[in-house]
Amino acid sequence: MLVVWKGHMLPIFQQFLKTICLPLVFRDSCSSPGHVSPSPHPGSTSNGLCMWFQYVLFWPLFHLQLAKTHGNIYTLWFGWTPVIILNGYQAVKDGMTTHPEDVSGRMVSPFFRALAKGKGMLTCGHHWKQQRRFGITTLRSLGMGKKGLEYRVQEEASHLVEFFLNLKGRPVDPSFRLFHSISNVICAVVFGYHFSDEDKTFHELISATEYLFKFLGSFVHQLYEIFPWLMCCLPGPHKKALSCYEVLSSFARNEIRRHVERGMPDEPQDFIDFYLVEMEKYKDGVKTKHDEENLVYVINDLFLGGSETSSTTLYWGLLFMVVNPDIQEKVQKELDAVLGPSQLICYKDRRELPYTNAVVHEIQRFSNIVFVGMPRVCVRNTTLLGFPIKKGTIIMPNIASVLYDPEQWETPRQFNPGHFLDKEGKFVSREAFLPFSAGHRVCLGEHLARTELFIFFASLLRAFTFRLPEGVTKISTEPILGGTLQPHPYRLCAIPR
Ligand code: HEM
Repeated sequence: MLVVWKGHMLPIFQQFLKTICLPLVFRDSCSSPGHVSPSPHPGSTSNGLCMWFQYVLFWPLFHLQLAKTHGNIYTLWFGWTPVIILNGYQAVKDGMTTHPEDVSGRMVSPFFRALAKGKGMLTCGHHWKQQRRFGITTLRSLGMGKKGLEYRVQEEASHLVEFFLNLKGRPVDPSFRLFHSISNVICAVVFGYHFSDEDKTFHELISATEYLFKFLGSFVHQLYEIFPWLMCCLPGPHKKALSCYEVLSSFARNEIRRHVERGMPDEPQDFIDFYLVEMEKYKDGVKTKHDEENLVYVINDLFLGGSETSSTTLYWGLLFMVVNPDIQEKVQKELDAVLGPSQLICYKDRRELPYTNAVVHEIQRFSNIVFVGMPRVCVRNTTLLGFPIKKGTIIMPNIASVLYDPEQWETPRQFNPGHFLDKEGKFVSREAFLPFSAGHRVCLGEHLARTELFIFFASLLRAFTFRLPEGVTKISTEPILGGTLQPHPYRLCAIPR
């Protein structure tokens, strides 16, 4: 019999924060976010305390309780820094979309400043708008044509199927391999090629990315945000995290060099080509906003933003299939009825596969990998849900509270694909499905991520039945806190169908 182990509810350090630190944090919490006076200086958003106490915010249940007392928008004071928490679907949606531009700033914490000098798209940068707009249009352009994004995704999905086939049902922890395949999609898009399984450089890039994400969930990272002047003089994992980022940056620099040396083809082939063309356009007369240094950080944003997120979601997805064999079987029946055994799976096929599509959505909802979302900063004085808010105030849209909002989901704390199906079994989109957030800085890779999740998931389930290795009867579905919410490492067997 399969027992779903619900052990350690929270990592130990979260407990520590809860019991020891909370009384220090909640100097004042009030039902009116208008209490954010005295207003912080705009520059105070880089206050390391905010980053540290994000850990407290990372406890979504806690916020649901606070929301019961204080409403769906309230202020938490972290030392001298007010942070406005938006809780539940309505507050997050209204907060992010009513005056989207006003809440479009990002926080550049000391660690992120040390990593990327506040450049690129993910952090902030002086020209984030141009970089972001460029990123979106370029991904769209790359999406078109015969060898567009979908083709890249299909290619990587079929390599992944081959990998599992070669294992012949032997147990494996699929985490690394999922990461490998998803990162290869980004490599193909950005660099114009993908890496072979054995490529040492690729392994280095993946290890560096994994280390960085792990570090972002660590206590030492929080210490760095509070005492950057001290930490930058001390040895420790933060030094390794910074050097991991440098591994990514120097690879990006080499790739840019390679592109420049090979010269521009008639048609730009990949993201770097598009960027280099853009740099030329802006050269004469007008101050250039696209330069090689910024390109390095943009590449890193795409690599970091686009690898760990989708692969972690798929890692959760396979785990949910292992613990819900009935749901897995239903998906397979639908895939068998609609698709041929070797038919190339396209994103548009989701329209004929409502149950599979619903399961993919439910995987994203239930795994809730980004949990509280990425902090935003008000770029001017504004109003948020009717409350006056000062420029520089930090806003946290609590994504977990949307994806688990009891007013929006029938069984928020249960894995239930029915959330996305009507009575006739047709797929229904739900407004409260906001894993990519909303508003001006909504995830830039949303379309790519959705395409990846659908094609990878459908390709894997058409080819295999996933189950636990012989003799394993317990598996945890509790998350581990890192840069994203991760499952505990697990092994499974992919049995060819
Ligand atoms: C399951 C997959 C993914 C999830 C759940 C996810 C989620 C998110 C969320 C919640 C944000 C913050 C948005 C906000 O503040 O409103 C974000 C930002 C971002 N994501 Fe994703 N993401 C995913 C995949 C991707 C992929 C594949 C890429 C790369 C192509 C990507 C690139 C980015 C970038 C560059 C940003 C920063 C945008 C900005 O600051 O303007 N993400 N993502």
